[in-house]
Amino acid sequence: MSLIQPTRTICTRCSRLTLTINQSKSLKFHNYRSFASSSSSRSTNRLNHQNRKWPRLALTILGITIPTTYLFFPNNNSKKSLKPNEYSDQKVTSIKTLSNQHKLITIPIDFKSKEFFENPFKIDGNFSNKENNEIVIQHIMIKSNDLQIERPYTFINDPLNDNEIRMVIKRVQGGEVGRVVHNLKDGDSIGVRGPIPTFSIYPNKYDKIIMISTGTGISPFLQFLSKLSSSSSSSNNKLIKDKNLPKLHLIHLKPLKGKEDWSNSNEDESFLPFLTNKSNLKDKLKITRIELDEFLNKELILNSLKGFKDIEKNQNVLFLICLPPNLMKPLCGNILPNRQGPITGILGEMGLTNEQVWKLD
Ligand SMILES: Cc1cc2nc3c(=O)[nH]c(=O)nc-3n(C[C@H](O)[C@H](O)[C@H](O)COP(=O)(O)OP(=O)(O)OC[C@H]3O[C@@H](n4cnc5c(N)ncnc54)[C@H](O)[C@@H]3O)c2cc1C
Repeated sequence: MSLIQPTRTICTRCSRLTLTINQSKSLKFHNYRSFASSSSSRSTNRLNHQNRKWPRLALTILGITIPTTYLFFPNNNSKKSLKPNEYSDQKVTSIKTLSNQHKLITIPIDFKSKEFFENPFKIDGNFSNKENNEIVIQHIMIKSNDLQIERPYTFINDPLNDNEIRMVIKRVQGGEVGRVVHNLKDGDSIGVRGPIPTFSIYPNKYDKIIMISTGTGISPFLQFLSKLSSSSSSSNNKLIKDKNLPKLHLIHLKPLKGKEDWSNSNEDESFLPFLTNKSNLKDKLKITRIELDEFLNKELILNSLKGFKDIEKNQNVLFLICLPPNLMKPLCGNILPNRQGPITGILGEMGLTNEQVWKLD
C-alpha cells in the first residue's frame, strides 16, 4: 500500500501554508471557501458539485494520511533532544519540594540525547577514555526566558542508567534562574542545553578519593558516585570491579541549625541513605557528616580525616572540594579567575599540592 503524502508549499501570494495532494488535483484549503461561495453559473455549479465531492474525498484521505505521515515522519521541530550548544524546551516531569530553598527537578531524556551520556566529551573536546574507565562529571545550563540569562546545574544521578536527569536547585535571595525553576509546575517546559563537561576523573588511578562539600556542592559527588556505582555493577565493564575501586570518603557538612538536611532524606535514590546501601559501594564508601559552625573548624576536618595520615605521603590520594568561598578559603584557598590557585589553608599545611586537590566551583 502506498502512502499518499500531501505536499506542503507556501503560497507566494498570501504566504499561507498550502497542502497539495497530487499536482494535477491541487487542493488549496485556503482558496476553497471563497471559490465555492462566489460561483453562480450552471457550469460553475457543476464544478461546485464536483468540488464539493473533492474536498470530502480529500479530507478523508488527509484524515488518514496526515496522522500516519506524522507517526512515521515526525516533524523535526517536535524532537526535543538535548544539545550542548543549542537550547531546547524540555519537559519537567516532577518537581519535589525538599526544603524552603531546595527543589528536586526531573527531566526525562530521549534516546538520541543518551549519546552525550554514553560517549561524553571532556573539557578538552575529546571523548572520554572509556577503556580506562574515565568518568566525566557533567552539568546542564538552564535559561531564564525573561532575562535571557543562563546558569549551570549539576545533576545528581547517572542519566544513562535512569533515562532522566535529576537536579537539586537552590533558590537564593534575588536569584533569577532559581526563581524561574522554583515557579515551575509538573509538566511545564524549560530551556535547557547540555550536557557540558565539568571535570573528568580516572577513579582507578587513586587509592583514595576524599570529597568535601556542603549544600548543593554535594551534587557533583552524588553524580560521580552514581556513575561509579552503575559502571562498577555493569557486566560489560570488566575493569571497574569492586576490588579496583578506590576507597571513597564523602565529608558532607550539615546545614546550619534550623535548615533541612535534604541530602539525608529518602526523597531520591541518589541521596545519602541510598548511597550507603549500594552494595557495590558499601565496603568502599565512608560518609562523614560535620556540624557546620559558621566557620570551618580545623579540628573537625582533621578528625574526619582520621586514618588519612597513613596515606598522607601517598601520591594516589585525591581531594575534591566543592565549598562556597568562605569555607573553601580556610580549607585549601580560593579558586582564582580561570585557574585553581595554590593549595593553602588546612590542606596546604598538610603538604598537599594541586595534583592532589581539585577545587570545584
Ligand atoms: C558547575 C556549576 C554547577 C552548579 N550546580 C548547581 C546545582 O546543582 N544546584 C544549585 O542550586 N546551584 C548550582 N550552581 C549554582 C547556580 O549555577 C547558580 O549560580 C545559582 O542557582 C544562582 O543562580 P540565580 O540565577 O538563581 O541567582 P543569581 O541571579 O545569579 O544571583 C542572585 C544573588 O544571589 C547570590 N548567590 C548566588 N549563588 C548563591 C548561593 N549559592 N548562596 C547564596 N547566595 C548566592 C549572587 O551573588 C547574587 O547576589 C552551580 C554552579 C556551577 C558553576
